[in-house]
Amino acid sequence: MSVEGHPEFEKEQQHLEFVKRYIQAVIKTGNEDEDQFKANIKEAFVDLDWFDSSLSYINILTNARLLETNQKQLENLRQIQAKPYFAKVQLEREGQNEEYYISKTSLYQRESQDPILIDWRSPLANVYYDGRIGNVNYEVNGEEREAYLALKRQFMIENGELQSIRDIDLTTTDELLQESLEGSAGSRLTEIVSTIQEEQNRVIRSDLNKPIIVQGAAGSGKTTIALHRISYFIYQYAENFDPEKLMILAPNHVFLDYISEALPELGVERINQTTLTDYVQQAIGKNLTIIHNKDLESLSQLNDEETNQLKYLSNLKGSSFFKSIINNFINDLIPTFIPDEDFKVDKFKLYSTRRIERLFRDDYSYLPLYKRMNKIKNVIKQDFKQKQKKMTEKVETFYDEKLEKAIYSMTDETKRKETVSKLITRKEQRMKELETAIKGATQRYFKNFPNKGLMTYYKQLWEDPKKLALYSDGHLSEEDAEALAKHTLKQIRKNQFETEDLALLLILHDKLYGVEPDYKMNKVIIDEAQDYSPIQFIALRDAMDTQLFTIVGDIAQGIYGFQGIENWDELIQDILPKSNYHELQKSYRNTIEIMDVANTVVDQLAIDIPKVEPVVRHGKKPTFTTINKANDLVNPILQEQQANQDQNLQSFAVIAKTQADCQGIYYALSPHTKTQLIQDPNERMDQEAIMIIPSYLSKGLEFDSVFVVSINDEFNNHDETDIKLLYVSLTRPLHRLHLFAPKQASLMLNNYSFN
Ligand SMILES: Nc1ncnc2c1ncn2[C@@H]1O[C@H](COP(=O)(O)OP(=O)(O)OP(=O)(O)O)[C@@H](O)[C@H]1O
Repeated sequence: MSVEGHPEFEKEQQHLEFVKRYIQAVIKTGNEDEDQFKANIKEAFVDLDWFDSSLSYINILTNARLLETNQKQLENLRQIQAKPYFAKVQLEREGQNEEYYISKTSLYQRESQDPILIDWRSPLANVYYDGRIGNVNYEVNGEEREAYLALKRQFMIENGELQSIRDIDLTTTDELLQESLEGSAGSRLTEIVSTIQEEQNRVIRSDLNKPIIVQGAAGSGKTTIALHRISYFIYQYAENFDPEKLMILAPNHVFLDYISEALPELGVERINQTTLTDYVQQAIGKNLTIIHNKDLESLSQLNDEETNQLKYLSNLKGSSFFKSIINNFINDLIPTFIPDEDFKVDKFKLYSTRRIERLFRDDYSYLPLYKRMNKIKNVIKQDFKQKQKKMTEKVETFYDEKLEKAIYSMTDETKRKETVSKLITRKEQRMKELETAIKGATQRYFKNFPNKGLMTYYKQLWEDPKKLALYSDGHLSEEDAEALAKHTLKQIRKNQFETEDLALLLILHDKLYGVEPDYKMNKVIIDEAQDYSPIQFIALRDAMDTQLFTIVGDIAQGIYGFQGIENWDELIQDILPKSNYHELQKSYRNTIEIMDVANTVVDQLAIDIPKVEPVVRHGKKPTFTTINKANDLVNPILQEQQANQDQNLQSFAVIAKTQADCQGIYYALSPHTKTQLIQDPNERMDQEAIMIIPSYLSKGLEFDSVFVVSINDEFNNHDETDIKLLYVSLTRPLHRLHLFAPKQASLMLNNYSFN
């Protein structure tokens, strides 16, 4: 029921006034407290007695901590002042009625500690997202409770004023969701805490101690809920978790830019946000030249046979059996870490190679090769330090005993003198020899250990294709190994690397030198995960030393199919076997009309992908216009721009297949209006310009209005990549989709009726 005539509107209005006043009062006291904490700290500094200062230190620390907590709470309350809460639940339990108002933060009555607002991430708030009217279970302080959920109510509050109330029961649709989806996209992702849907809530709250894999249709909220899951995680583990140990991996910087705004809104700050390419380069401590020889631009320069060969090799190089290849390669390297000679100083044998080998293969086998070697070097150094004194003593004693014997047992004085003098000279000589032998002994011996860089080993891995095939335990034929090795070595010699090399370099680095703790994460979120190869998942899992991955993606949008994964099976069964798997089928982004066009295209894929169900939201029917050149687009674009402005729609993008196609459109359009050609995935989006963006870079983004353009029939190869690219492009708009091409068939919509 909405606001008109709602019997409880006035009551709710009064409650809102009460909450607003309470928040104001808390902010006022909080400000005073803040001044007090600051004054206390200042005072404690004055009292700081440099000799016995423990009390003042404790004072400073306590007040600093109180200040921080207080500031955080004040910040949260200031943020919600205009919209203190968005929903309430009413529970009947043991004859009592309990009401809870759900907000983005929590607030308790100072004296009674009764909740005034409960945080959306609290266990109790789960009832709102998950529970239907009727009996529900929920948790309070770890204790399971049962109650009757009598009411779920949504509030629209604008600038602190109650606009409307909706009670949700089994029959009403979620009007708040409808309204929220009708809004404009802006150019950034936002939080959706008031309209999280049941299937999404299950993903957000799925066991935090297990990996999770989410297959979700375009627009099903994968990115959004991955961010909400981080927020939920941070709320649950606020006390014991360092956000810097959390990492989001996104496909490029355009995408990172796009999600960055939602993070502070969700109370998520200071977490690492990067791309796989950047992460690997940092973790291995190398700046690499990465070539994108399999992006559309580059593939279009090749003939079919070359393209197929490149794709075939890329697929091989991304396979999980490369883990065994590297393991076997590493095992073969071990003998190079065992010196040929024992560690001898002067005439003393201090460390045998056998002992070193035992340390290497057994005692320190848990460490990367170079860490093992350094550990052994340290053991030898320490041991040697202790033995030096003994060695000197031994030589000294030996000569002293001889001298003593000569002095006391030789009767002939001349002979005695001669012998004693000889012995003294000999002793001095030996002592000097020993001293020289000791000096730099370890350094000399350590020269027997290897000292090579990652790239030398990486090259070595590819230099013997026969061994490569052998290392693969039957997964790689000699012929394929040969082709792969030839291809890779050619790049390495030019000092160039493909994205496929990244995972292998990371694994190799980890096994040789170990990934430094700064680059190990506790929790990792991967978006657009369909474009990762199995070996990339393995490399990240092992390098970061965690299984706690949140992996979201859509196989139907896997535009690098030959390099990414074809389905989630291997990931679920072998790579992260403890994971929970979820599917999201509903699309919240597109209208029914837009989804209908996109589904017509995705249906042409040979693989079986369930149809995307749009949330019931109608909009304008997409249009199709015949064009033959980029200039034909100018007028329609300018008209659309005006229409968007009139209707307060903010973001507008023109999507064509490749960069070259986009360039043509850009040249035609830029004299007439502000446009931005996105060429580089790391470019920042200008929020006021019309985006002209190649299809593969539009992945993950959304715009209010989209033109999908084909000028030269580019999408019309009907192969898997084209279908997916077109599907990605068609699913970007929230409200409006307009298609432009020489003919409908150019966009694989031969029989689609646009009337
Ligand atoms: N429960 C919800 N309430 C309101 N808006 C929602 C909800 N779920 C998703 N949305 C909106 O739907 C749009 C699509 O969400 P998002 O970009 O997270 O989807 P996605 O699955 O990552 O899409 P893609 O696969 O195309 O990248 C966003 O505008 C998001 O705010």
